[in-house]
Amino acid sequence: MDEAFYQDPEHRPKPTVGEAGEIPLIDLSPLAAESAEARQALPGLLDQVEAACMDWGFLQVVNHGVPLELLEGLQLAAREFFALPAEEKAQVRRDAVNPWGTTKGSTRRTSGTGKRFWTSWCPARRRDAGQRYGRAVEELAFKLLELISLTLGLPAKRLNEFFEGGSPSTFIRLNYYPPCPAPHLALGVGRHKDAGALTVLAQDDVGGLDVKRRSDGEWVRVKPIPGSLIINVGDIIQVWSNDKYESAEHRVSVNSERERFSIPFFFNPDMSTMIEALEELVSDGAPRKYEAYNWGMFFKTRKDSNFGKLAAENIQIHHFKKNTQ
Ligand SMILES: O=C(O)CCC(=O)C(=O)O
Ligand SMILES: [Fe+2]
Repeated sequence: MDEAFYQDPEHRPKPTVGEAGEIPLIDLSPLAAESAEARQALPGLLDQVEAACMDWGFLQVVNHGVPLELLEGLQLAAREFFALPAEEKAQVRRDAVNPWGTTKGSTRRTSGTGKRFWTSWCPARRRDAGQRYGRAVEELAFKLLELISLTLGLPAKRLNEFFEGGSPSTFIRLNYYPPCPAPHLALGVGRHKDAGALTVLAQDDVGGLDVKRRSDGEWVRVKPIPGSLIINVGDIIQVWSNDKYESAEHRVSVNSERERFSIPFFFNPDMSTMIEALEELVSDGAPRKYEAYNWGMFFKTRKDSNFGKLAAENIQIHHFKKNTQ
């Protein structure tokens, strides 16, 4: 195995703390139900969402309303794509401007150190199974956005306006992690935070996603739960909420036995959006913690370097942090 995949010792995956179902598991059925009884479950649901966003920045949801057959259709398409011979995958190139464009199987690199990650990925195309799945997940993402808005003490649809406009930037990616001959030395994806608003992730039954626990900095493996989806808060919600909800650091470990597939849906605002703390949440006593920044500029800068990583040269929200102390 190419030594470029060997991570520096401090980044190598140490055994994670058990697979305990520690990431909060939230049942979203009260959102779908019409009955008064189910509606009464809503305040409890808001409390759960608020606690999960504060304690973890991660949650898992069940009864989320996304038809599983749509997810399975896209999972099948991903399997078929990554099973193609390398030459065929290389022929379909990603369009640098349009993340929904065509596809390309590529290997991620850490641009800072030249270390490589043990994965291939491609964006889902608009016209394939990705589109139907994408529409269903987008509906879920808006419901989650409304819940989050309510937990911030704001009207349910307060954040929706940021997702309207002529330059959408939401996209789906297909990730593939082949079995790795030296999983103790490599990583599928290095530690990072997602830059957008929310990520809705479908993982298969193999497992490998590790979340950094806030209380002690330990990496906790997210247990695969059939039919569930994983939600994580991205940097934009951190800024909108003025640090009430922090985006969580995560990474992907690999294994020597089984290939793994995952499908993140990155729910992002319109490119034209200026990102800053919501005015209802700031006051003289609680000033904005970040300078406003343009999402389209941030997104393009991140994509032109190498997405995802906490590498020094990559654009990060802390570059916009104000000196308030
Ligand atoms: O494969 C996973 O479980 C997560 C991948 C991820 O964090 C990402 O693509 O941003
Ligand atoms: Fe991520």
